[in-house]
Amino acid sequence: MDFLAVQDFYPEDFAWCYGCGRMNSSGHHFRTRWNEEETLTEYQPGPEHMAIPGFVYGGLIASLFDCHSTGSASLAFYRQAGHALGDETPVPRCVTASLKVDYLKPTPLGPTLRVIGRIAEIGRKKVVVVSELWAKDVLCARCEAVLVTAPASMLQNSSPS
Ligand SMILES: CCCCCCCCCC(=O)SCCNC(=O)CCNC(=O)[C@H](O)C(C)(C)COP(=O)(O)OP(=O)(O)OC[C@H]1O[C@@H](n2cnc3c(N)ncnc32)[C@H](O)[C@@H]1OP(=O)(O)O
Repeated sequence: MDFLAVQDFYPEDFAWCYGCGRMNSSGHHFRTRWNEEETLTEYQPGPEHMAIPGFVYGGLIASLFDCHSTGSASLAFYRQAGHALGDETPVPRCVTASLKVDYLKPTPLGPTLRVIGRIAEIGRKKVVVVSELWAKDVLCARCEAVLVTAPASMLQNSSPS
């Protein structure tokens, strides 16, 4: 791997997410990292991610924002606690409470998509992440997401087997 992503450090039992779980062979394997004070997820859609010929399916864009935002929240909690990826301390696990996506321009199918996030708010168990999705130099979508520390009920029976 050319960089460390937060999803590389989710415990194996929690790495099955369809969007970002490295254990899920059918999933997208989105990977999120710090880029100085912003977070970054890059993804290359394939032809199967089409909406209308030439354009990316909006559900994929929402999925990308979803996992980018949970990953960003985990990164934010971890950095706030004084940790960096690679430390032995497990990364915090967050789930999506709210995801609001604005589709601003048709997203061309072809370029690598770049999602750039800003930690707008960080509390005891809640993070608000505001993100933009860019295709080359076109701002195609924007998202505001509320992420909350994963509840105990979601941390039981976490392995698919
Ligand atoms: C373990 C996972 C690791 C892998 C990561 C991959 C994740 C990929 C992304 C996903 O798809 S996650 C799956 C979709 N999400 C869910 O299934 C979550 C279902 N909802 C819940 O379990 C609970 O509603 C939730 C944990 C989100 C909140 O319940 P809590 O009882 O912990 O919330 P609480 O009432 O204590 O509120 C905490 C804060 O969040 C805020 N909040 C809660 N729900 C909200 C909401 N819906 N919208 C906006 N804000 C919300 C709430 O206002 C409050 O803000 P403040 O701290 O500022 O007071």
